[in-house]
Amino acid sequence: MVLCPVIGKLQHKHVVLASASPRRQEILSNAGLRFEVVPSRFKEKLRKASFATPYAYAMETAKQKALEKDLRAPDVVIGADTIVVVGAVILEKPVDKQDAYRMLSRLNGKEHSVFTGVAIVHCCSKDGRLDTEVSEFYEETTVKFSELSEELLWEYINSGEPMDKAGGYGIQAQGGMLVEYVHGDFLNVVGFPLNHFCKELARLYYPPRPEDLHRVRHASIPAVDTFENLSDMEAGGSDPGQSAEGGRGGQQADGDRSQAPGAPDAALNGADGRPPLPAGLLELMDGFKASKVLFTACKLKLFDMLKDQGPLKAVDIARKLNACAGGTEWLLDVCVALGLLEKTHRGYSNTEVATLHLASDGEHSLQGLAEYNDAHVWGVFTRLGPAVQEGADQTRGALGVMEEEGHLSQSREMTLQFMRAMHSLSKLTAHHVATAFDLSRFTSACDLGGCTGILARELAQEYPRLQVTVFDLPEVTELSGGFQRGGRQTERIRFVPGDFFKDNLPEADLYVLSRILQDWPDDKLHKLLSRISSSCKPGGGLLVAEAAAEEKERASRRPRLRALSAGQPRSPDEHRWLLQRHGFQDVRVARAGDLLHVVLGTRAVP
Ligand SMILES: C[S@@+](CC[C@H](N)C(=O)[O-])C[C@H]1O[C@@H](n2cnc3c(N)ncnc32)[C@H](O)[C@@H]1O
Repeated sequence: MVLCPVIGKLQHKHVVLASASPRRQEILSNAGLRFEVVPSRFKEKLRKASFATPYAYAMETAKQKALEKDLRAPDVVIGADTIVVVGAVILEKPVDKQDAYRMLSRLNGKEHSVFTGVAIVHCCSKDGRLDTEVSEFYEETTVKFSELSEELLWEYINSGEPMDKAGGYGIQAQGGMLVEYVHGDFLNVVGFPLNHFCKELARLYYPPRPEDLHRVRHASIPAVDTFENLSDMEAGGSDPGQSAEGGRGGQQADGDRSQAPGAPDAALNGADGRPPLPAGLLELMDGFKASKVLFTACKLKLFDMLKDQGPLKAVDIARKLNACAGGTEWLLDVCVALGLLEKTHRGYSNTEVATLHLASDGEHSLQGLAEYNDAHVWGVFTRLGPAVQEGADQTRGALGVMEEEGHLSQSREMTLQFMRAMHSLSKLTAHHVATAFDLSRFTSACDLGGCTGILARELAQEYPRLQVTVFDLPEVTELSGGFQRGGRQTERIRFVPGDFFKDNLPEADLYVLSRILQDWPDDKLHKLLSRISSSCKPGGGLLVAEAAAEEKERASRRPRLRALSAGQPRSPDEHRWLLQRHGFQDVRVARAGDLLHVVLGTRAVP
């Protein structure tokens, strides 16, 4: 049987399925997999808002479930998490009948996506230590519900079926009657994407042979992607633990698919030999349009209006914006398609993600970042062609943000826009940075380039003894007042204007550099670190926070794109080496949430 080799690779391993779902168990045992069921105790309580995409949330939950096991060292643990996403809202299992009703009403008559995140954890014991390697992926299926009456919805809810199912329905049972069509893997909606799982096993256990590698280079399609064609003999199968390349980790940490857009489809050519629609590629070509729609809606303060006054009809929105009714409706409908707005018979309203992140006054608002991307980063990227040809430094060349040391060659309005963008980003990361290490031994800290003081605030809140100085260029500290919210810890925060390349640094026993080093070339970076090292007393500390840039992340989509305008990120090891070179010892590295890594060193006696 041609399908056997992939599943057969797990035949002699102790496999644990970290899931109580009878549907997942049935799918896997029907496929011939032998496994032990050890349901995970991991509570599904990750903060959804902290994930850039719903599938990133599902993959992280799957991973946490698989890693949570009290590992009496099985060889492999499989974790999975299925979520239903409508608009930008994630639906999990309903807690009661009313909740089930809310979910099913949201799905009624509409298309939604079902995502399953899957984590395959390989475990091995070395010197009494348990090492784990995680491979993760997700699958998306589109499902459309028919228009259903209230009566039918309640009849279904009263059947009891919705209660333990993501989105409040089970497609394999009575819930199947609600569904008009399904695009994609049906089993994914049931709870486990078996086809993708087998492909992942094939990728893990059958790394490409050297003679196949030219195919990888030319077509960006892994040589072994159609697991159906495998046999142990011809594929020269190996254990993923033994493969140097092509083994685990092809799925990148932030959920980017490892193949080129359209590649998985291209591998599954139609019977007539013509390539299928390269949907991923077309989406990529349209990516800039989607960004511009988002930026335009933010600029028009659409999300603010709908947060306060929604739902509103298109004509009323157009009137309030003093804009053309037809053009406004066009923009609104695109926002609905992008999951930023919802449309009902009462009009348009924000989705949860829009209210949380795109209205300007929210604690978690990213409006400043959208505004900055629109006003500046967009322009940088329109000059990408010449920059590639001439090797120009994108940010400096195109924007002239920092012409000389310590001078922002930009208008007050541009400085404010830049500060709003930093403020938005910092709100996402400051808590993770402040708590990545225990900093309670320090009584004074100086945040160099601390901008609007978000990190200073978080540090003061977390460590009640700490006095914090925010040190930044005069044109920045002058405007920082507009970003302060008040509160008791602000008494322990002060803003000092200055240039960290020229002026004396304020005294402190902890110096902080958050997202500073990546902006500077090596000569400037050494100058700054050497100045900090001279100011820091023995026993004092230096905390550096920078964009997460472990090797596999450096190759993934988001950091790669960012590097085009913000410079190549340095890895944790490079930062460790830099601190050691400048007289800091006991250098430790930690992860600070999804976006940053943090490095802490202690000033040695010179
Ligand atoms: C990328 S932002 C990082 C802001 C903040 N630390 C954060 O993590 O969000 C860089 C900051 O460094 C400041 N900066 C740039 N050059 C500086 C200099 N020579 N002296 C002091 N601050 C400087 C900028 O004004 C800006 O606030």
